[in-house]
Formats: sequence, C-alpha cells, structure tokens
Amino acid sequence: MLHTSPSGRLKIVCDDKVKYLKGVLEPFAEVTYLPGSRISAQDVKDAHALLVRTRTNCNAQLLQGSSVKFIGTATIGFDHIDTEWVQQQGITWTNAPGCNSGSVKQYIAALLALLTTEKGIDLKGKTLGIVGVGNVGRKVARVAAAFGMKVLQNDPPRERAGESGFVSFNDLLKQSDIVTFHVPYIKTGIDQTFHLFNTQTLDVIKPGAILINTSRGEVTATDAVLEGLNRGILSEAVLDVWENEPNISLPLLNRCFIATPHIAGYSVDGKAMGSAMTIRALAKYFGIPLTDWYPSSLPQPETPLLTLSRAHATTQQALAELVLKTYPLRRDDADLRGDTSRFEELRGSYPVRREFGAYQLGGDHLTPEIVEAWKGLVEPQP
Ligand SMILES: NC(=O)c1ccc[n+]([C@@H]2O[C@H](COP(=O)([O-])OP(=O)(O)OC[C@H]3O[C@@H](n4cnc5c(N)ncnc54)[C@H](O)[C@@H]3O)[C@@H](O)[C@H]2O)c1
Ligand SMILES: O=C(O)[C@H](O)[C@H](O)COP(=O)(O)O
Repeated sequence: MLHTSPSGRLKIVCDDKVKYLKGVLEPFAEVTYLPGSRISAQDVKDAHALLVRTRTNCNAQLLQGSSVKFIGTATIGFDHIDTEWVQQQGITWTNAPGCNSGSVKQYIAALLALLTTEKGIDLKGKTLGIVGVGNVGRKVARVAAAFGMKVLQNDPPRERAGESGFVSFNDLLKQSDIVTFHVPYIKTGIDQTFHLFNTQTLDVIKPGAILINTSRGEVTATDAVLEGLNRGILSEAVLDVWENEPNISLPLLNRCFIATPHIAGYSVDGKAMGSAMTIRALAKYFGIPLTDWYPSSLPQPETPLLTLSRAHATTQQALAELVLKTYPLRRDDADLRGDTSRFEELRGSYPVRREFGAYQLGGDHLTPEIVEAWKGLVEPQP
C-alpha cells in the first residue's frame, strides 16, 4: 500500500550523502535531498519517509508532529535513532546490517599491513582480540588468520544466546597483543559499551598492546587512551572514530599511529550496499517496485589487476603489499592530520575505494601460500 499525502504524492526527505540514489525514487515520490546534519523539523513535517546516514538525529525533537512513517538509515549503526520513542510513535525504522563490514575488514587489513611495513612487526603468532564479533568482527577474524595471527573473541550477547568460542573482556585484554573494538554504541544496560575501554581497563590490558577503535568514539574514553599512550601501557592507538566528532581531541590525534575521519566503512561497495538495503526496505514498506534495487554501475578500481612488485621474504609482507595497493590507508591518515577542521569535508569528498573482491590477483612472485592467504581475505564469510 502506498502511504501518501492528501495531494497523493509520497514525500521523501533524504540525506544527500546516501549514495547512488539520484533519480531512482523520483518516478514514485517527491524527493528532497539535504545535508544530513541540517535536516530540520520543518523539513520533515510533511514527509512520509526519511532516508539518512548517521548525521541526522532521529528523535522527538525532529519528528514530533511530522507525517514520517518510515526511517531508513543506510548504515549499520543506529545510535542516532531514538528507537524507543520512534517505535512508540508507530514509526518503522530499518538499518543496513553488514553493508559496510567488508570495508572495515579492508581497513583492518590495511592497518595490519602498515604495522608490518612501517613498524616491522612480525604478526605471525601474535594475538588479535576482537571485542564484538558481529558482521565486522567475524570478517576481522579471517583477516587475522590470513596474517597468521591467533584470535580471541569477546561477545557477551552471542555467548548468552548459547554460542561458544568466547572469552571474557578482561581475559581478552590480558592476553591480546592487539585489541580491536567492533561493538555497537550502547549507552546503558547489561551490554553497555559507553567507555568500555576506560582508565580501569588500563590496569588490566597487556602492557604494550595496540588499541584499535573503528566502532564508535564513545566506546574508548579519550582520557584513558591518551593516558595509556602517555604511560606506555599502550604502544600504539589507531582511531577511526572519536568522541565529539568532528571536534576531536588533537592531543590524542597527535599520539595515534593511525588517525582517520570515520571512514573505515566508506568503500564504494559499502555505501552502495547501504543504499540498496535502505531502498529495498523502503520499497517493501511503501509498495514501490524497487525491492531488488542495486546501483546500475559502480566506479572501478584504477588498476584492477593486482600484482607484486617483487618477491617477498614472507607471506605476510607480500600480503601487506597487495592490501595496501587496494587501500593506501596512510593517505586517509595524512589527509586528517593535514587539517583536522576538514573532518566532515574529508568524509563528504571521500575518494573511490573498492573492496578486495573488485581486484584480480596476477603477475609474478606469487606463491601458493600468498594465493591462499589472499583468498582468505577475499572470500565472503560463510
Ligand atoms: N567506522 C566505521 O565506518 C564503521 C563501519 C561499520 C560499523 N561501525 C560500527 O561498528 C559496529 C559494529 O559493526 P557490525 O556491522 O559488526 O555490527 P553487528 O551488529 O553486526 O555486530 C555487533 C556485535 O557486537 C556484539 N556486542 C554487543 N554488545 C557488546 C558488548 N557489550 N561487548 C561485546 N560485544 C558486544 C553484538 O552481539 C554483535 O555480535 C557498528 O555498530 C557501528 O557502530 C563503524
Ligand atoms: O554505522 C555505520 O554504518 C558506519 O559508522 C558508517 O560509516 C557511518 O557513515 P556516516 O553515516 O557517518 O556517513
């Protein structure tokens, strides 16, 4: 059934950063594109649907008294939606689980590659602790295996549901050489992740550990990460997400090995899938014939054939070269350090980044071990 205004026309307000949408919904609706952070109560008053990413706070302040019946966020995170209030109002909301997990996988692989090439760390046999083992965490476990690492996993909700293979948060902190966070931002309750990493955890974590946060800035307390680095408890920190984005802590940024402006999930593939899942959900809700929609074409990598420039001493080093050819993570770090006031601008004008599946491996210097390790990175999670 089509929900429409008295004029008979479906009205949709859409964040202009929901990619590949222009022209798709226009045959079925009146569509207004606005910068996500500037969508106001006045803008949504007569709208029936709101398509957003994370920069629009979907709460009573925005939506009270509006005609909105459907909110779709083209992201996995939904901490910008007041889900309790929205549900009480009878508004349907959807997110896009897994849409950008391959993109975060690529970010973590590029980071492990940089630890290899820039810091000379031999990752083989080292332990990666994954906190939150959902769509992203599962893929990160495969990346670790491809680099010859051991994995520890912590996920209390999955453990409570009867799944096995997990350790406690404290045991993971004590035993891991690298700790990476892939949890949702949960403000309160049994699974609270607000400041999951805090000054108390500094007494528990393995001295010299490397900390990675690509989940939400609020998960790792700024003062605790800074103190950990200053006291040498943490040897390095890698942050893609920050408290108070875009006004991030410069002292912390200056101490980070890698600092990026919340772009871990920003591959072309991740954005396309986020948009597709959202359009399909909207189409189902309003009875629009777009329930299988996917963008008609995506930008291709500049050099889809992936080759090694030389023979490497180890599989890990070869893998590092291949991964960094698909994603030069240091570029994103340099762009943010160049001018932190461009945090949102850098996100808005993010360059084309294709995930591993858009490349073919070829050329000289490949060994069966390298090919096997690459397959481990590329293959979808079963
Ligand atoms: N930086 C980026 O661009 C980017 C991209 C994608 C996702 N994210 C963030 O990363 C988060 C994870 O993404 P995902 O796609 O894997 O989400 P997901 O929902 O698939 O997985 C989250 C996992 O965390 C677990 N979890 C919940 N509370 C926990 C707790 N207290 N301790 C340990 N585990 C807990 C859940 O059981 C689940 O398995 C998202 O919620 C989002 O906030 C950021
Ligand atoms: O939750 C997610 O899916 C990611 O954090 C995603 O990268 C957020 O993107 P944004 O809405 O900030 O463009």
